[in-house]
Amino acid sequence: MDIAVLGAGSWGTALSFVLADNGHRVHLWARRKELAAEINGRRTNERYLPGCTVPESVQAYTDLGEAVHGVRHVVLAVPSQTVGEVATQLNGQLEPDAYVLHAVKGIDVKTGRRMSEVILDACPGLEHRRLAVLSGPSHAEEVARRLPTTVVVAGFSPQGAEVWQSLLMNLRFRVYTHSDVVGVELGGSLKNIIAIGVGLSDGLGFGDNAKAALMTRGLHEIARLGFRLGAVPLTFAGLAGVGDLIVTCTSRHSRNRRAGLMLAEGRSLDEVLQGMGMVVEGVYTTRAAVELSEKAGVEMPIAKATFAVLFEKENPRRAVEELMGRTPKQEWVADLWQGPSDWSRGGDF
Ligand SMILES: NC(=O)C1=CN([C@@H]2O[C@H](COP(=O)(O)OP(=O)(O)OC[C@H]3O[C@@H](n4cnc5c(N)ncnc54)[C@H](O)[C@@H]3O)[C@@H](O)[C@H]2O)C=CC1
Ligand SMILES: O=C(CO)COP(=O)(O)O
Repeated sequence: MDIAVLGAGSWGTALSFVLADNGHRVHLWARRKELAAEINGRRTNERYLPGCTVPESVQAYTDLGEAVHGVRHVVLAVPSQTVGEVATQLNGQLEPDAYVLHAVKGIDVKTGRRMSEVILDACPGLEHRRLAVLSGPSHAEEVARRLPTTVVVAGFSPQGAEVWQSLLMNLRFRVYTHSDVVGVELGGSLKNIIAIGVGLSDGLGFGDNAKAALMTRGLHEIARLGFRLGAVPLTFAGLAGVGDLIVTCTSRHSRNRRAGLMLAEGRSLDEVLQGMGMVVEGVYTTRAAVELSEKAGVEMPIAKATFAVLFEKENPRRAVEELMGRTPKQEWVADLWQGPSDWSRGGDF
């Protein structure tokens, strides 16, 4: 089968390896001519996946229309803030019966929309049931080395998810389907904020107790905002929630965690972003999440502290003191002293 992958960065390239291993011909769209030439000529992508060989059945294109022409399965793997622009280019070029999978972990900063909302708005001809999202603990560097990885694909219809399960799944890449598009999109996006916080904490030498606290309380605030925005809370106990949170907060491959480490060394945000040379989604998502949480009336203390460090020159040590000095709380909404719990209370805890 011919499958188009839009985005020849780390993730688009690694996903094209999975598809190629499964016997598909991949049309990998790269924005830059030099990168397409490197992929087609030397069969490498040194900037994004150094040391890897691109399979022969992956062909790079620079013209998006050519990449998707006659193709019924399209994967979108570009940074979140460029999805609107790429989906707008895709609109009109997409085959009418095409299935689209996005593998993007972010929220549109200008509008607060999730990526499926951005894509559906830009491509009015694309039916909901033909769109799905892939997420879960999956660093490109490890997928490219064919190390065992599990992900979820959430669709608006069973077929919208199952079609991708059968195209992507192999003995190194296990795909579970899911029906909670909102939860899977939010889990994959919001964990990046916590990973920046963990990087800061590790960089300041705060230790393993602090890391566990950030991850656990971070998951708590992700689930509370997610629930308020329509997600199923248990989704956050799965691969797209705690699974991805664990890998992003602990892996040396995580760019979000590394960004936190670099900030803790006293580097400016601009320096960090330039030095990384790859997208650090959590920086944009922190801004989007703080705005969404304020609108929704959901308290997100870790996201707010991360926001203050990223954008308001807050000293990270002071941010931690503020988190530790918050008024005393109960851990969970379920207040067995008061009777049955009410998740929808949101509020402050
Ligand atoms: N790298 C990873 O391990 C994983 C990444 N993701 C997600 O995949 C998405 C893409 O990330 P990566 O591939 O890692 O980023 P990357 O920084 O490695 O590559 C981004 C690619 O997008 C291209 N690009 C930048 N601006 C563009 C524009 N305006 N139009 C078209 N292309 C543009 C760049 O040239 C580059 O090829 C992100 O949302 C990320 O969170 C998800 C799972 C794993
Ligand atoms: O989402 C990821 C792994 O699942 C990638 O995380 P980073 O963007 O922090 O590298």
